[in-house]
Amino acid sequence: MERFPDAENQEPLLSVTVEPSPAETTKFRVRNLTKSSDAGTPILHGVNMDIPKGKIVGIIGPSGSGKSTVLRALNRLWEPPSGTVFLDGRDIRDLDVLSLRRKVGMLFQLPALFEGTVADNIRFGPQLKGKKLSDEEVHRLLTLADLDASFYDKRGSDLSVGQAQRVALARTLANEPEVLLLDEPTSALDPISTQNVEDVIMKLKKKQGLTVVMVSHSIKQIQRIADVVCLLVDGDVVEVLEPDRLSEAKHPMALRFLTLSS
Ligand SMILES: Nc1ncnc2c1ncn2[C@@H]1O[C@H](COP(=O)(O)OP(=O)(O)OP(=O)(O)O)[C@@H](O)[C@H]1O
Repeated sequence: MERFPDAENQEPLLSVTVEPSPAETTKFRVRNLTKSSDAGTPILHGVNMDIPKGKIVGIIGPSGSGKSTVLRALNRLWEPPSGTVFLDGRDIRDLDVLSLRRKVGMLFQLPALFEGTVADNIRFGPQLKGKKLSDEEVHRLLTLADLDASFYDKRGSDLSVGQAQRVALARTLANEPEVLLLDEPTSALDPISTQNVEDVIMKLKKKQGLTVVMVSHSIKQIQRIADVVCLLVDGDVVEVLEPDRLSEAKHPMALRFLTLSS
């Protein structure tokens, strides 16, 4: 009988290092994203950014530097030029805009709840797809957003801003997003509500592998929760740093902003 060599003990003929493709580790890729106002004033000057899957990316920078504009491009609240924003390797301009917005949920500074109860709000998104969430599913989402069962029947108009923000979060999570875009989601909240929202965001990242992009004016907040920080100055990403190494920023305006903000 012919004997074959034991494959496990063979030296490899050719050693190949397999690098993961960018699509496997990068959720969003932004390349040369530009925008000008209707009057022709440049707002974004060719922004480049990689948003790693399952991480929290903080975007900070001076007022008017373009933070919200970048964030809003990621779910096409304005239309970025083709070939500039990619989700899982696909140009977002080639995706159906409604399914993009289900995958990429967004929370704003002030929550805007619809008429009706908290449960009605949470059921809204899935209902648009013809799916009726069960009571158990609504309660699971309430728990996820750190709201107890008593909120189920409450009316949106009876809630504090902090509670309403967590309902808005639960409503967004009902769409089972893969990415959460947060535009200063705690700037209208007191420190306790802020901590509650931060805790929920970190829990979602840890337990569900959610990718989060968060614009914040609070450097301390970004240092508490972000894995990586992008510093935007005058429509450009001028630094990408780990949150505990912000003092290593070299760009003069970024450094000035960080010094004055801390
Ligand atoms: N649709 C628009 N038309 C004209 N100008 C715009 C438009 N959207 C944004 N801008 C301008 O672009 C610049 C960047 O705005 P943006 O809101 O993205 O900045 P920001 O960094 O988020 O600011 P802030 O920290 O104050 O919220 C600002 O000068 C703003 O006035």
